Amino acid sequence: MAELRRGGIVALLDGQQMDGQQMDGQQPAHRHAALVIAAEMLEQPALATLLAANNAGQGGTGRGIRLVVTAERANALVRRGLVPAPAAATAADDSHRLLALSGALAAEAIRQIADPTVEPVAWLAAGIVPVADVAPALCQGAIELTKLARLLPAALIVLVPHSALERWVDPAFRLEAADLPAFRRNAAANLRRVGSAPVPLDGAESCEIVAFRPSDGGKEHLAIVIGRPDTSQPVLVRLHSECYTGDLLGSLRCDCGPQLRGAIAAIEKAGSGVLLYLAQEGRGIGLVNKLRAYRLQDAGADTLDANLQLGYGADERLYEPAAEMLRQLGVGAVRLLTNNPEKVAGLAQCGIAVIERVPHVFQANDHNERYLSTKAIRFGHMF
Ligand SMILES: Nc1nc2c(ncn2[C@@H]2O[C@H](COP(=O)(O)OP(=O)(O)OP(=O)(O)O)[C@@H](O)[C@H]2O)c(=O)[nH]1
Ligand SMILES: [Zn+2]
Repeated sequence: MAELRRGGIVALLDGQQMDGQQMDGQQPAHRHAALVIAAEMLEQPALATLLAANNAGQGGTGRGIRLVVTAERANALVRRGLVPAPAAATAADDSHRLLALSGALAAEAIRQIADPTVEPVAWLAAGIVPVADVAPALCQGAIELTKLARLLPAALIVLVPHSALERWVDPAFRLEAADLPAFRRNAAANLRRVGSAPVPLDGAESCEIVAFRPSDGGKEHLAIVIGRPDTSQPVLVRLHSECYTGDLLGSLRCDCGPQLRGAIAAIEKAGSGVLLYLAQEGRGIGLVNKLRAYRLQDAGADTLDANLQLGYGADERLYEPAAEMLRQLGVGAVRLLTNNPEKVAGLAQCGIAVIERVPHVFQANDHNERYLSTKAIRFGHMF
């Protein structure tokens, strides 16, 4: 992930397929792997490297550079006339679309194609053609990688023979596409308790903060344990997804600040409980994408559609980290402070008994009224 976030190349291998065909009877040396760069991080030198890797004279396939984007993003580009509509046959998989890029496009132009918050310049239209000549597993894998890195879901792909891989990619940055779903699940489930300390809070002086680190090296989740919860009984618990803008800065665009402080006050009043402060900023899309989503909301989309326009799901949060933290704290049954039915279902699915839902509603303001009504109407929040 760090390599993608710094604009480097990673290689995706597809054990099942070769050039979109079964590899039966083919020599492994003839199989192709995808060199992948996150479109958002593309700079001119990395683009030059991809062009060189593609060059048949240097052992490449000579097929050209591909950009894989989500279907949502591709449709928006088609609507704007920047990309011709794909023939039905090119949509090999409904979740993504593959575009062939002219070698003349500059890195900046390619970054613009990936980003729904910038107005692409007209000349982008030249040299982008829908195609379907990379195995769907590699395309989906490339999109999944960019999402795991919390970048815009768009990636450049160049196919190279396996025999040429070592020339372009460090062995540490090679992955099997088929391993990605398990990677995401395992990173969520494998948490190590890495540090803890008493931290008296204003309004909850008996408090200990316990940090849990995911196995993919991602950002730590925190358990804020108030009082001494009796784990033989259902514990009052709040799952709070990190919100830098609301929690720290007091942003009025959401209800996170009052919900955070309100949860600490409610748990203190009840005598004990746990607040999980989850590193799932922006419903799991990350802070930068949340800022982009705000911009799309200012242009008319609601909070759900803005995520879709970015190419993310409406809510990308997994509940396995929360369930695992509770298990490691000895908590098996909870009274959950939330208005979100997904949180109740998600936690229960991960093996924690949700004995009761405790409403967690705060006063709306002029800036978050629309956000809250979208939560009620489209996400089913119970206010
Ligand atoms: N993508 C996106 N995320 C947002 C937006 N506004 C707030 N968020 C994030 O949404 C999350 C809100 O999390 P919570 O308050 O824990 O959850 P909830 O789904 O509102 O459910 P409750 O338990 O009822 O509060 C935080 O991570 C915020 O950063 C937005 O417009 N777009
Ligand atoms: Zn917020």
